[in-house]
Amino acid sequence: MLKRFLAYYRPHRGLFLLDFGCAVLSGLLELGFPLAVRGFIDYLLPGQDWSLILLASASLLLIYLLNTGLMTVVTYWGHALGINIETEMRRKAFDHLQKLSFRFYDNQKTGHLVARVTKDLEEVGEVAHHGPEDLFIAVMTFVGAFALMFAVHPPLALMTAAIVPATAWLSTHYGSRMTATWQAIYGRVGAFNVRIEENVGGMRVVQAFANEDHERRLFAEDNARYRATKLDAYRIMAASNSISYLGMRLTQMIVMIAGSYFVLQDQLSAGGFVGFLLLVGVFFRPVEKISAVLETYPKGIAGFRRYTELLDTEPDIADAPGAVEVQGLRGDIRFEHVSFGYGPGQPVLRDVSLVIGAGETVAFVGPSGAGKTTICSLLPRFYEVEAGRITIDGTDIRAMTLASLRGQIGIVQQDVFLFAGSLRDNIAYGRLGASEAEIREAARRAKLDTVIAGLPAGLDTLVGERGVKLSGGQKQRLAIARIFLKNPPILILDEATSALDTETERAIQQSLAELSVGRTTLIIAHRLATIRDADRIVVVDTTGIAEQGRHQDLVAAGGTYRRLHDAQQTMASPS
Ligand SMILES: Nc1ncnc2c1ncn2[C@@H]1O[C@H](COP(=O)(O)OP(=O)(O)OP(=O)(O)O)[C@@H](O)[C@H]1O
Repeated sequence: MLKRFLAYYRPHRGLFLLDFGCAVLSGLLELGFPLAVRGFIDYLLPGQDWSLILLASASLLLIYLLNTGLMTVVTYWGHALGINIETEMRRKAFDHLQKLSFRFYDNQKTGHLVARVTKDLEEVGEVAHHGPEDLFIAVMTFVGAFALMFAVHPPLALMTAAIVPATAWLSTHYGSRMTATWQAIYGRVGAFNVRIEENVGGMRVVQAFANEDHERRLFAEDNARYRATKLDAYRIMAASNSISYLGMRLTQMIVMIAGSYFVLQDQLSAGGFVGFLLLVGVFFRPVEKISAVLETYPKGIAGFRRYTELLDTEPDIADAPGAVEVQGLRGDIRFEHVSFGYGPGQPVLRDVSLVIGAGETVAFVGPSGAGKTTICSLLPRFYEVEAGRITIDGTDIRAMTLASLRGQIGIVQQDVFLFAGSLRDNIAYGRLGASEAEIREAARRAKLDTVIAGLPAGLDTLVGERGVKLSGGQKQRLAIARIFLKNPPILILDEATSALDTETERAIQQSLAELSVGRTTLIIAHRLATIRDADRIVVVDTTGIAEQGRHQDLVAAGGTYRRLHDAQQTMASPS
């Protein structure tokens, strides 16, 4: 862990050395101050030479000014070092999130992940700045102050150092408890984020069910748990602060009494005594720091641990060595003895084989949960087949780079996800860098142009979070425009129109039909009326592919499709 953490300093060596050097110099100047006071009292005062006294004061002022400069550098550049490391870690974490597969996200809560990339790393950044510097300076001050105290008066120095074992105990005893507590606090913050995100994201559902009180209760429980864990942390902090304060003051009292005795015995000068007392203050500074360290370090360690956990999660779907970039595929798709399940012992597809010719439109129908969506999710490698293989134009999709494979497939889903930008941004997501003319042409082909013309801000209209300001039909059109712009040879249309009213559905079906011209199209459909004209209908049930053929042939065959067909006919005309 430590080695991994230190590796982040490597690119910022210069900044680290500047910060560290200034901090060390500043620490040394602080150490020198008590000695200057001793000299002042013991040598300058008895001489009663004002010119020397003023000269010494001016030198001291210079030293203070120098120290002020050093402290400014440490505060600014030290924190700059911390934020540089934090930024780099955040970039890495975000990059890694882009590589993790659907399977990873299936088992994650967004709020927890957000906390890992935000709050956790903020704490790590703090430690990155204060960590090595504080630790080194603490040790340097501790040892340096002791050496100087020993030089001034050895017995008194040993008496003061008696506090060291107690300090060591304090830091190990409370340190580990604090790390565990901060880890727990992070968990609580993650739970918070999840709760707030789900609540705000699902506010329409919350209010529609008038479940605000239920939500309040759940939140209050999380809030109470967070409070209790934070109180645990404060209890530990209070105990360690008070014990270290008491220990320090008791030692100071002993030094006062013993020091006075040695002065009266003429074993210690007045200047030596004052200087010694000041050195005791310096000696205790690292001890005082323990409480700050106890707060900062465990937070940072816990945050770094969670960060490394994330980075150590291997992406289960990645480019194979030697994977090739594909372009301009024809779209000849073959599933060869494909088996797949989401979890061990829960097979969804068993030995499925299917050939889809380039340019063919194939509709998947079947009971809910049979695996229609799953079949289509395997094609862009959102999930990996467990056995068998899928080829496009004769090449195994695992031999293609993920980005180029996915670049060849366009997906229109029922639940269109839009980003909280403008219509233009969302259409352009289909092909980043597309020109204005290309975006407008895509909008026209998706019949979104009349909608845009009616909006005061036109293409610059903001769609709201997840596109809340658009109607279902408008969102579908936008999703279609995006795919027109992307222009892939393969299409997956997942229940694209089932949530729309009949008229809008018909209009969108038309756009989809236009979109699928010349492309291999896989349609996941529930409403059989919309896929009657498909080149082929594949009926999926729990046993795999039950039957396939054209609409009339399947109706005539009297199998599963016929049953589904008849059931929907009955629903459509209940009389
Ligand atoms: N991400 C997932 N993790 C675990 N199990 C899943 C996941 N997605 C789907 N399943 C399960 O896999 C099975 C097939 O689901 P799939 O979505 O492919 O069915 P479907 O035929 O498309 O159903 P529907 O018509 O209801 O959309 C179901 O039992 C479902 O519960």
